[in-house]
Amino acid sequence: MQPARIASRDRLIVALDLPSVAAAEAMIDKLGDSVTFYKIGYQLGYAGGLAMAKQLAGSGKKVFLDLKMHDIGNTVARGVESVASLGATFLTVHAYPQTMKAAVDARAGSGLKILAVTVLTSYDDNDLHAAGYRLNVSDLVETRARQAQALGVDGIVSSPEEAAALRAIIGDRMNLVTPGIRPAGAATGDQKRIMTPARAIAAGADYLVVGRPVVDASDPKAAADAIQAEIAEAIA
Ligand SMILES: O=C(O)c1cc(=O)[nH]c(=O)n1[C@@H]1O[C@H](COP(=O)(O)O)[C@@H](O)[C@H]1O
Repeated sequence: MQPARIASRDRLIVALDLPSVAAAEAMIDKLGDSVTFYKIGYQLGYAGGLAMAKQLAGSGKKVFLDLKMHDIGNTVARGVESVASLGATFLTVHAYPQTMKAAVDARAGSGLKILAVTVLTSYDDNDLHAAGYRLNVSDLVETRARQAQALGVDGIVSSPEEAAALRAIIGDRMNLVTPGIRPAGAATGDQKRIMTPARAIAAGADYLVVGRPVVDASDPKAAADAIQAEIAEAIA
């Protein structure tokens, strides 16, 4: 069972992986009160989504800026300072020690929380080895989670497959955010490490990030409502 500190409705983060601000606004209208938390990533962010993030946060929705920063420390720090004025709740960086340290130092004093992306949910062991790593996914995820914790990062992004092991490492004070969510029967797409919403919550996830199963659904509001119901039942 999850700690009661996060409202059930706020645990679903819908990824606005859409081509324009107009398409994103239409989706937000359609979803209405069913969704309180939105993620803006590359596709929308590079198409006007950063200005929209500020507006969305101003309208009372929570915003997750998924910019997955990774650069030299000075560049990351200056980027984080710029993002800190947008009113977002979360910002992602890749879980490299220099990058995490720069981001954590630069967000100090703002309300922005830094999430470290451990190993992308589209990767399995073979993909990691092909990228030059000797570690398996679970070992690299755990190593990076320990480094993130030691550096004062606010939360971890990982697959729900690692959630239970991560919870044992990071305790209750760091946020555990899991993409790679697929309701039963949903198309997997390019995701390799997946779980259903109910299983992810049971494994210890705080927040579930869901894109295509909602935004590509014929009825996005019904899809979001079904996931919200699954989350509510899993935490009850
Ligand atoms: O940082 C992320 O949000 C992220 C990390 C990760 O390891 N895997 C992952 O899928 N994501 C994001 O989560 C969303 C998942 O989208 P769907 O696969 O369509 O549900 C996308 O916007 C991804 O960019």
